[in-house]
Amino acid sequence: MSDQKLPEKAFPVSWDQFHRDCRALAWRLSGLGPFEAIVCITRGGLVPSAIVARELGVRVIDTICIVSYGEFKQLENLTVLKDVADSVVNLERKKLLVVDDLVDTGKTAQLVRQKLPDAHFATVYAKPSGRPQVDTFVTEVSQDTWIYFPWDLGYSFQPPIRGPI
Ligand SMILES: O=P(O)(O)OC[C@H]1O[C@H](OP(=O)(O)OP(=O)(O)O)[C@H](O)[C@@H]1O
Ligand SMILES: Nc1nc2[nH]cnc2c(=O)[nH]1
Ligand SMILES: [Mg+2]
Repeated sequence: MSDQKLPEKAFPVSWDQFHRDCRALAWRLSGLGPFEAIVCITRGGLVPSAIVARELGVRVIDTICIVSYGEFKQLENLTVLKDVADSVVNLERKKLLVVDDLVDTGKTAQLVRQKLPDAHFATVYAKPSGRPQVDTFVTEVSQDTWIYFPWDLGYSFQPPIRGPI
């Protein structure tokens, strides 16, 4: 998404669908490992990392804590609140897996790639601008779409498509 435009379309994802999509990601990654450790990009990467780690039997999980968005808009500068541990950076040659929920512009992924150039980068969803930054993903979503994750959603009344009841 660009800084100026608000997303036009919505792609809401349920817990069931997200679990299925994360499992699909794990299936795709299962032939590419074994991976020694996962680096999870918080916070969006936390749930997919947990599911992928369970499926692939990875026990070493570190985080890189990055803030890049506020209220649907990318912030001027990405802020790294916590970096990858040196012990994990030193595993780099032994196949590191970086996991996030999505790539949008690709700026977050680019920053992590600079730190871990040899790691395999995986996301559940990818928008076209960020896609070149990702090695493995499950579903492509158009650039003008905002993805709503299950932890962002709740049940509410939906008016009928053709107008008021
Ligand atoms: O490809 P980009 O345009 O850089 O955007 C992708 C990043 O944006 C979101 O994180 P966000 O900073 O919103 O924080 P969160 O993970 O804590 O929700 C998402 O989880 C990715 O990490
Ligand atoms: N939840 C959510 N966060 C994002 N960060 C960048 N793009 C998106 C998106 O489409 N959905
Ligand atoms: Mg994130």
